[in-house]
Amino acid sequence: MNVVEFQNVSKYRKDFSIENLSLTIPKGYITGFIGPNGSGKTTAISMMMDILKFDEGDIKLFGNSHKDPNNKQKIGFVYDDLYMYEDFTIQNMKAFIAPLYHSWNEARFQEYVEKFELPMRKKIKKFSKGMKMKTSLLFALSHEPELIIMDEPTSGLDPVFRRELLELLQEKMVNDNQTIFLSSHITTDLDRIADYIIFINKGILLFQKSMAEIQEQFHVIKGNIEMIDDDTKKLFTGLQLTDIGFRALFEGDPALFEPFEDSIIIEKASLEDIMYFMTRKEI
Ligand SMILES: Nc1ncnc2c1ncn2[C@@H]1O[C@H](COP(=O)(O)OP(=O)(O)OP(=O)(O)O)[C@@H](O)[C@H]1O
Repeated sequence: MNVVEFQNVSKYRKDFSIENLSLTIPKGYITGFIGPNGSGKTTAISMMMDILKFDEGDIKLFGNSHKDPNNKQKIGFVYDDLYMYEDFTIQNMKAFIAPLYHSWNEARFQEYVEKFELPMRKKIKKFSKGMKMKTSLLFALSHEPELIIMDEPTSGLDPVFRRELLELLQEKMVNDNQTIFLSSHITTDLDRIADYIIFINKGILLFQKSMAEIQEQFHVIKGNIEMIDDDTKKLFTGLQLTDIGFRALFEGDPALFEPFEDSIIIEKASLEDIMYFMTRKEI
């Protein structure tokens, strides 16, 4: 079952468009959303959250219109920009936010305040970026949402809390069948926890695949530069030449390269490799 479905969604702006975007977020999994700066991730999330209008297509949340007012109850949205609440403390924010949610879980709220070591009575404007992210996460988790949407959640966090957060998310997925959608530039985080990846570039979907498919289908091939000619170039999705050799992304069955196995190295591609080769300019 899908919690979110985009069907041919287009949004036209003067100098940037999302075109014919179709994607799904499956229930009970962690889906990572990747793409270079300015590729349209935040725009897509804003359309999903009904903060931004689109021109064509359709978005469904929980099988209903994305405009259904009940959706807000079921979504925990995590972002580091708590500018609306700068003069508030966590205590004030709770008084304001908790009554908005039918499923507010006070015990869980207290548990996360302690776990994240957040001060209840300090003004949000005096928080560090990481503390703001933790605060956003605290409120999102405390109303027990069906879907957690996170825009760049790990970017401002120190490595220790980043890893703890990833573990927490994975735990919630495994134990509570939680659906999590997160955009991130830290692709190693997604290599570690994502079940599915949605990859966009310049407002267009490049692919939506499971991590198992990605690991099976994408490889980095390294070898001597003499192997590269007009015919071999066509085999690769992306190619990087240096003075002594080449690195290339290959999509398909790597058995094709078995005859050359003495002169090349074949490695599984990381998400960073895939992003690098699929979005860099042609050489
Ligand atoms: N309010 C706006 N009005 C006009 N253009 C905008 C607006 N917000 C964003 N854009 C443009 O839309 C494009 C996509 O931006 P978006 O923030 O969705 O990308 P992103 O993939 O989230 O990028 P990043 O990884 O850098 O956060 C960019 O070219 C940006 O300049």
